[in-house]
Amino acid sequence: MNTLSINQLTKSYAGKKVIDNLSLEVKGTFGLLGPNGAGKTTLMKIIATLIKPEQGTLHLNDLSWQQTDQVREILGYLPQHFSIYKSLRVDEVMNHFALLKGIKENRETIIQEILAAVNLLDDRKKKIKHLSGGMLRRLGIAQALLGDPKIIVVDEPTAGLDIDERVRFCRLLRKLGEGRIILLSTHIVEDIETTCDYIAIIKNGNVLATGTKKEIAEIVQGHVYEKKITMAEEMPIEEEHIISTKQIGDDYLLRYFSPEFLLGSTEAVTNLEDAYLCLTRGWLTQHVH
Ligand SMILES: Nc1ncnc2c1ncn2[C@@H]1O[C@H](COP(=O)(O)OP(=O)(O)OP(=O)(O)O)[C@@H](O)[C@H]1O
Repeated sequence: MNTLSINQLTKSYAGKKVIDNLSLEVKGTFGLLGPNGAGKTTLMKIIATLIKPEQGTLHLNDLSWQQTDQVREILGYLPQHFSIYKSLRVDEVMNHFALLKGIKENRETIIQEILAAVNLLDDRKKKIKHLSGGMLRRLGIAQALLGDPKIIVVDEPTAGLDIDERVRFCRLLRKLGEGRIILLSTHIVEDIETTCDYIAIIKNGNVLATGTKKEIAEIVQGHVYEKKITMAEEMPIEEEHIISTKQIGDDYLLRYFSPEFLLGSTEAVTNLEDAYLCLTRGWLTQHVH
């Protein structure tokens, strides 16, 4: 399996470390999960060779990120804000990006195949201004697929999409992840859960945890509990430690973080969202390597 090895990466803006000595092994369909300002976009821009780190190395097998031109040949990138001329048609946009990528032979066939893969073939004559948010995102992925890249980097691809489009887009990414690395960033836990096999939770430019969904969920096992309380009852725990509150008839089911068992509670089987909240809010500090 191809692995992108990131070692001791550091990047600062105005003297503040936005990426702080970060090391990570990226493989398969990989999700970067982190709150706003965690450094996800900066890390993705470094991987996409758009900005240079002050320190650290990146490698895919023998290929070092210092060989920028070679890296760009095997990389597709969908930036957070993908925008293009609104009056161009889908096929014209693809043709434009294909020329930029230096694709000369079989250009039309390649474009048709990619548009079919992202389910935009029937819409190829449509103008950009007539595409829905989901279609525009699929076109963004289509241009990233040109040149059959080994790595595709997608920054917050589901932001602003409705639920149906989000689900469809996540399914597409999963399909495209067969045989290549797909790195996607989001702060929507559910998108990562449905799309990715491997995950890293990042905050303040650091990796708080990395592993499979199951491995990450297990980090907080034994620290998450559920307790039913009536509406009249006072909160038995500090409100800031509540993960969720569900109303069941006249009662509430609290799901909460606690370092220890609270009388009348049940230990919950933990999930990725529990781990994300416990780690990013600093309730629990643990690294998985
Ligand atoms: N060009 C820049 N100049 C100065 N500061 C920057 C620049 N780019 C990013 N930052 C800062 O670096 C930090 C990390 O930003 P980054 O966009 O990488 O985070 P993020 O995890 O992608 O967040 P979001 O989900 O909000 O996009 C933030 O504090 C941001 O303000």
